[in-house]
Amino acid sequence: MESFIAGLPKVELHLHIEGTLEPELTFALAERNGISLPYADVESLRAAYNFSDLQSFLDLYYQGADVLQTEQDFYDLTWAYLMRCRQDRVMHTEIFFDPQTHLDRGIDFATVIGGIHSALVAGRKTLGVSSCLIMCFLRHLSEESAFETLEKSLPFKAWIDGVGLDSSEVGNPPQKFARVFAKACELGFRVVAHAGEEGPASYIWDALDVLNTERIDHGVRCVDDPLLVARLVAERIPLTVCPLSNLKLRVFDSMADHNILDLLDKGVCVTVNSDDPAYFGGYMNENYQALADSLMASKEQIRRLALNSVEACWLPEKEKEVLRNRILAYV
Ligand code: HPA
Ligand SMILES: [Zn+2]
Repeated sequence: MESFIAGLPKVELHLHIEGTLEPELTFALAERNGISLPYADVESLRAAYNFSDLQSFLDLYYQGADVLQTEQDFYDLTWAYLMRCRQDRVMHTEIFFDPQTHLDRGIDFATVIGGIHSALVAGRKTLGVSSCLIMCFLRHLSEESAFETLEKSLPFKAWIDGVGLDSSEVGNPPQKFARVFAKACELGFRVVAHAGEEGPASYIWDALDVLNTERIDHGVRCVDDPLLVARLVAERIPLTVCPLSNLKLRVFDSMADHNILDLLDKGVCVTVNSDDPAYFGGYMNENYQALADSLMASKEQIRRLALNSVEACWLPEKEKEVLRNRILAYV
């Protein structure tokens, strides 16, 4: 099974580029930028990756981003992730970035997106990994801050495929950003949002009906509402599920309790993704492998999950067809 998963062509749809910052790169960038870290070494930083919930992770994740200062830093971060894509046979990836995390530290929008975009272009050309870029608004910040960020992104609009919503979910419902998302839609951005990770099923309804999202990031709490599950099935609304993330942030007590295969068998368009792989202990192959190890996922279930990601991605239909055929032909 391990070699089947390793060789399977894959698509990733839920990946925060800041969440790919490995402790080794954190230390290298800290040294390059003359920043001192509150950890003695790589091992003690990695040892701190012990989370009780989403917020305990976010506190460390935002602190970790401090070492990202220059365009080259953002390039190196993105490039390291794309090398991992090639290693894991990820053919296409749709990545999130969090501009507010950097703007609030005095880093220009151009610095952040310049580095990420250049690496994505190089990844396409030299690694054969295609990509889309999704700008996320931090939901713990204000509507006003989100509007300012949207405004700052406009000179770079050609490099951004969509907008998303992440950070602390509970207490920050989709409604808070209804007007920003309406504006983003009007400007031609595609729309996704994190919902139903820690927050209730009602946030998933609201992401769909108030924000007009075409996919839901996480969405695993949909099972609390059978009517919602029926809608997800009927409309083939994709969920970008992140198994190792859910385990690390204690959304499920154990991987054996994860509901992704139940949702798959009910006909929901569930997909497998790594979220913040440097913090959660695994990239794409490890996320698929966890389903094989703990949920006894079969090769055909793994293949269906990979095909769902092709269906849910934003590539043109012709390129989807090529990927779909490669996955179907793979043995
Ligand atoms: O899984 C997540 N949920 C919410 N915000 C995030 N920011 C990075 N990862 C996540
Ligand atoms: Zn996420």
